[in-house]
Amino acid sequence: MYLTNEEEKIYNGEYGETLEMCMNLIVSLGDIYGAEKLIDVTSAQVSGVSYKTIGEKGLEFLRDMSDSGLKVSVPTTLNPAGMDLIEYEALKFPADFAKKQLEIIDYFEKLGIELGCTCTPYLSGNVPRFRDHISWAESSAVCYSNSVLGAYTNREGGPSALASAILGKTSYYGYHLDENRIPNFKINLDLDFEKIGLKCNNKINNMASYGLIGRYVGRIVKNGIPYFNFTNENNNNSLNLKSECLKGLGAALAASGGIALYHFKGITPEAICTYDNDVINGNLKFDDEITITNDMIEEELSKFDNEQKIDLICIGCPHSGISEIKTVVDILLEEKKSLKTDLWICTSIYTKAIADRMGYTKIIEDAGGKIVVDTCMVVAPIEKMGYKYVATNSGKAATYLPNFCNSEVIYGSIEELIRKGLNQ
Ligand SMILES: C[C@@](O)(CCOP(=O)(O)O)CC(=O)O
Ligand code: SF4
Repeated sequence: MYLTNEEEKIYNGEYGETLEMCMNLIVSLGDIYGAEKLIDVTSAQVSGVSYKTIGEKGLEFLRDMSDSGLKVSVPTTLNPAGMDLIEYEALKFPADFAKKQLEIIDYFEKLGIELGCTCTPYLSGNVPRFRDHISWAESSAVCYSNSVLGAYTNREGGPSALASAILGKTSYYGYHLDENRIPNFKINLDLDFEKIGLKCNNKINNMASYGLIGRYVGRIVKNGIPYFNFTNENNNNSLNLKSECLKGLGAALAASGGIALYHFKGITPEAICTYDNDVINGNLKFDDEITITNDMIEEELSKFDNEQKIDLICIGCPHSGISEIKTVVDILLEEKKSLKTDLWICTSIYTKAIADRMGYTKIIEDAGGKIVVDTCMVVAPIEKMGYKYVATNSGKAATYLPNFCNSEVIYGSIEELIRKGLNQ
């Protein structure tokens, strides 16, 4: 791979061992995937923050990194940690876990990373521009930034995103190259959304529908690049999809498959700028094509035991924006009852600040729920906190909860789950 003189010096250890290690990691990945050179990145997003997922080995790695005195050289944000960094005692996180988690956060702070621990940094200031090259690790955020924002990133791991953050560079391969971003799997959504067996209004614009689609399509497409289009004549207004649906779709695709990028006819920027015309004119040939019908989505939904009594309702995978919190609040105001289950709405401190100001936090807390920041139902040790039957509106959480937290999953829309929680 071509390296500039300066990059060569870093690679050869002239600026110390830690920088050398970062450069080695980035160059090795580039060598494996055939990169010609390094490119600058405009931001990084680092995963591997929860003590639950990185353990003692990860903590020691971060201690060594922060002891080097190096700092990140581009704006860098963090994935969720293993607990709410403010209310961890009230939420009854185990004390030994909390101690380790705070230590990890200190190391990230020393590295100069912004401490808003969230998997949706694009809702709170770390917002790449169209065609920015970035180095992001969280798979749902990778899918969102590549697909919805049109930025360019590979699916980094925690260490490679951190190395990129410090160097301000990544290797030029994979999704950084236009030729590797061409869709190869056509997905016709021939769905009559209103007939999907979820209980909510406007199912074509509800994140829970897209979690089911994402789980199903992810398994089939694996690590290809899907191109979605609505084909059912009932899907009028389908181009006004809420960003939370696109967020939920990408997260589920990335969790059940290895997808890092999707295109959506008439919706995502590269589809509109680059591919839609060629698809319409028949100039873009796909390797494969599948039509998604209601039966497939019902099959996906039938995998959950939705009659089960719920211990914990979790909203916010990926982290909630303010509109999802408002959906919860609207139901609580309408029903005027208290919750009979625990409720966590997982989000960032940024979004919670707005929820506080809008009075939403109080309404949720008065009903017995919590807005939980900095963490989520997957990377928090909920299995050690007595939660077994966990309800979610997220296709990604539904995919990960059984393995990460040993949970039994109940699946539904926000509307449906909150009503269940009020009435069970
Ligand atoms: C499951 C996930 O969203 C969170 C756990 O990852 P980590 O603790 O940030 O390594 C990671 C991912 O999907 O990239
Ligand atoms: S599991 Fe979901 S909520 Fe948790 S970090 Fe990943 S995307 Fe975010």
